[in-house]
Amino acid sequence: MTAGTVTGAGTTPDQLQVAEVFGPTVQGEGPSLGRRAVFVRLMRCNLTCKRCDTPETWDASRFDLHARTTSMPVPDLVSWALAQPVDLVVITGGEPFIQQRRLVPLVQALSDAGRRVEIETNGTVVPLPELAAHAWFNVSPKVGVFGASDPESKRIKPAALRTLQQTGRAVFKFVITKPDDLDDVARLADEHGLTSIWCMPEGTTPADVVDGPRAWADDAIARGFHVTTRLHVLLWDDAPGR
Ligand SMILES: Nc1nc2[nH]cc(C(=O)O)c2c(=O)[nH]1
Ligand code: SF4
Ligand SMILES: [Mg+2]
Repeated sequence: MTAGTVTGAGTTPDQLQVAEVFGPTVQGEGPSLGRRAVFVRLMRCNLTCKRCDTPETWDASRFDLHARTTSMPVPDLVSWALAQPVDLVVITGGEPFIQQRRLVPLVQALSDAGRRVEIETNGTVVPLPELAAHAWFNVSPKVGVFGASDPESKRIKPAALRTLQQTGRAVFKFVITKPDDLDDVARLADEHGLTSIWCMPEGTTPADVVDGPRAWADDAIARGFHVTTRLHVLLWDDAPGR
């Protein structure tokens, strides 16, 4: 199923603004790397990263967001995900937490059915307790040149980071553009008590994804951080729907 139709109706409380649903594929990033998964990508973001790889979910200056939005009832999303023969459902964006109240029934239904639900988030929004009880969080605060288009006060929200850490269900997955970014990662981990740190290359080509970590992986390991690649980029060059 591809979410690409123009919807005339306004979004009602039980509908989510969806950019695309896809899979089965594999989770390409983080602690579940390589696991079979399906994806729900949501529209909108509260940050404006210039190097974002999914600007079509939020950048109205470059994309017709209305045309790219499908308002999908939560029960339809639940039915679609449960019809897929995979244990893992990844909710990403954009920034999924912008719609977190409407995510609760989706996450709850999938979790009740035995699925593992991972939410990819930029870590700027405090999660609702109902989400924290059922989902796992891959939290990517933006640092260095990657985060440069938004002020730190907008990108780094201590209460959100603290609450996510306290759920015991969050890893913190930082996009590394330059080796120096590890200093920012270490500072944030220290300031906010983040315990499970993952470093991931920036890049939408296999060459970027391989060359980047060659410059910083040893340093990351020495600092006690985990390293993840972007497997879907290595396999499929960041093709849409993978
Ligand atoms: N295969 C695959 N894994 C992913 N993990 C996080 C993704 C994302 O776009 O947030 C992503 C994605 O777009 N594709
Ligand atoms: S937070 Fe993520 S989705 Fe939002 S602009 Fe930055 S990279 Fe893109
Ligand atoms: Mg992606």
